[in-house]
Amino acid sequence: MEERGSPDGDPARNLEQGPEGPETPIQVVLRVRPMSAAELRRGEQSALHCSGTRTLQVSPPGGGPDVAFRFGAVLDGTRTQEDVFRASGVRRLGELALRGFSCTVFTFGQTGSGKTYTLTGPPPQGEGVPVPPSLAGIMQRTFAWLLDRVQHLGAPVTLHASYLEIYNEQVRDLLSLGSPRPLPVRWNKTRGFYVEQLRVVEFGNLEALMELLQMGLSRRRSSAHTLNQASSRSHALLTLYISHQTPQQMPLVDPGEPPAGGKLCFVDLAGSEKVAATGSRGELMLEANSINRSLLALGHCISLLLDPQRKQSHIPFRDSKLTKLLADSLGGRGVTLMVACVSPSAQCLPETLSTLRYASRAQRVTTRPQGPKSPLAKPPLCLETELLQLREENCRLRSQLGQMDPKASSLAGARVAWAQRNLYGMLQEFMLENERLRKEKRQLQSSRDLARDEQRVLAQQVHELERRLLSACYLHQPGSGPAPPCPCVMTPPPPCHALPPLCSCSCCHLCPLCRAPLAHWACPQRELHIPQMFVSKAPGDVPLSARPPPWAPPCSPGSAKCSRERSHSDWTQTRVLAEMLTKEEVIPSAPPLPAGPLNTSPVPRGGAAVPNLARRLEALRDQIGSSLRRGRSQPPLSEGTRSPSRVLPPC
Ligand SMILES: Nc1ncnc2c1ncn2[C@@H]1O[C@H](COP(=O)(O)OP(=O)(O)OP(=O)(O)O)[C@@H](O)[C@H]1O
Repeated sequence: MEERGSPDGDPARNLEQGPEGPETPIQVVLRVRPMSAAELRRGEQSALHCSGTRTLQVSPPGGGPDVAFRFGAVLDGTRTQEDVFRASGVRRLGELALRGFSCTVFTFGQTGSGKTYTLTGPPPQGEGVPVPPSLAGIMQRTFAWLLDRVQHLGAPVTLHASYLEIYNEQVRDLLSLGSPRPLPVRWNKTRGFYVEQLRVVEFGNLEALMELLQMGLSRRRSSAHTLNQASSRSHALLTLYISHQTPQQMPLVDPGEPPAGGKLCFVDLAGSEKVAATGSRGELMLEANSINRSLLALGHCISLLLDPQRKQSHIPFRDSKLTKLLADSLGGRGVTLMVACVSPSAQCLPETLSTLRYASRAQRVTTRPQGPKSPLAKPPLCLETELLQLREENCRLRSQLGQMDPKASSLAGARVAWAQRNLYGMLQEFMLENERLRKEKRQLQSSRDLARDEQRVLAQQVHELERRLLSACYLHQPGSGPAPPCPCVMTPPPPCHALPPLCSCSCCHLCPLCRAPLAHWACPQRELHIPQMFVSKAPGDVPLSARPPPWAPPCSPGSAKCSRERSHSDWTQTRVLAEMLTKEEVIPSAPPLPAGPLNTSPVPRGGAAVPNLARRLEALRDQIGSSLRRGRSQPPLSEGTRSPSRVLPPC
């Protein structure tokens, strides 16, 4: 059994792809009408058998292998109009049209196969005899569904309709106010092919739309021939335009131009026919030829659309009015559903096979559905959902606002008060902290001053001890005679402040010129009198004489005012100290040093100089004690013993 391919699944499953989604194949549904009374009378056999819901088997009457065709859905003669409406997936197309897509449903098949019946139901049986609702076709059912859907959207939707036929290759307006006259088919970039001056009628309810449909059906050309007593002689296109704008919001358009939005177009093609079979003559034959030509052009376009390379180039949509008006549905941005109709009779098998092949090709044609571009033409379902959400949120916020308003205001007041309190608190904190810092600064300053005083006293002690040490060393040097005369007595007085201060002569304590008290470090010869052991131990290996007194202001870098070049005012600052040095005993007045080894880190409060001086003082005391002891016993000094006498030059 041969099987021709077709896409699987629901015919509308790929339709909802969103704006500019992937390529979507044309969906094809096959309907097999029941045997007509005439066919049954003639005793014709059925050549078609439905196998499942999607496969049709064709059994040639003369024998031979069965041929199977697979479509999105296959509906046999037992299926009702409602079954066809539901199974075709046309409601999905309606949804897409509501969301702004351009959708097309068209029927295709040989004459008398049931195309018009499928779309619009049977013709009225007489003047004023209504068609039973159960026989209503896809169009009426879709209209009813759509109007109901629009009513429940809760958003303004404006509906328009146009209805035209292509008869003998002329476009005629079936809703025109006067007698139908031929209308030109134009093309522009935005609209593609369109019918100029086509009447587009707004309708507000189902009844109005049904009236438009009946009006068009009644004006559509039909004739009787052998195969169909009410054969349509034209292709008919009824288009619904769905806009989510009120008429006031709609931008002005050219007369006849439909409003922007979704589209749902129903195309009832005239049936192909073999003139020989229908026995058409005259006008009927002309009509048949025109119908066949346009269907041939349609089939040619579909065949070319199947070729991906040709699809990119030229498709001869201009070959007929029908292909022009279906161009967008077949190869463009539309969503398309094809309902292929066939007769089950074996007598119609050649045309049936032609239709089946035609439909098989069509379902391999793809389009690229494109959603609305304008934000105004937003899909209604999104709008509906969004509107509902916004309303709910609005209600919720309103109720919350109503409940929370007094609380919110009191909360805001509390926050402001808290913030203010907090600011004041922060200010108070800062003020208190500043006060604390000021107090601490004062304490630190007084501590610093105290440390400086201690430094000063310690330095005095050191120098006094150095002096006493030097004297003791000199006096108790073994074999030393009487003390040498004071240089200041022996030599003429050098310029002011040049006298050595370390001799026992009282004049050494006063400047012989200005009579200002002198300190021993004022003597430029001092290095000659001080044991080098002390000098060399000075911090930084700087000669003691070269170092300024600890309380002296630091010598600024680059300044020429070094310790040897001090001005008179510098020396006068030492008056108090010089006086102190004249006393016999200097009692340390510094507070006790921190416990621990002498080489421990100095405490930060007094600076680094205080412990250094204390260490030096301690060392000096030791030196003085040992020197005095040696002087009393006068033992000979052993080699290598560090003695001031070894390094102290004679005065
Ligand atoms: N499914 C069906 N059930 C019952 N009767 C049907 C069915 N389909 C078609 N018919 C009847 O078959 C006849 C032909 O149908 P219809 O006019 O719809 O064919 P058609 O394809 O439109 O033909 P044409 O192309 O010539 O217009 C009509 O009398 C119609 O009532």
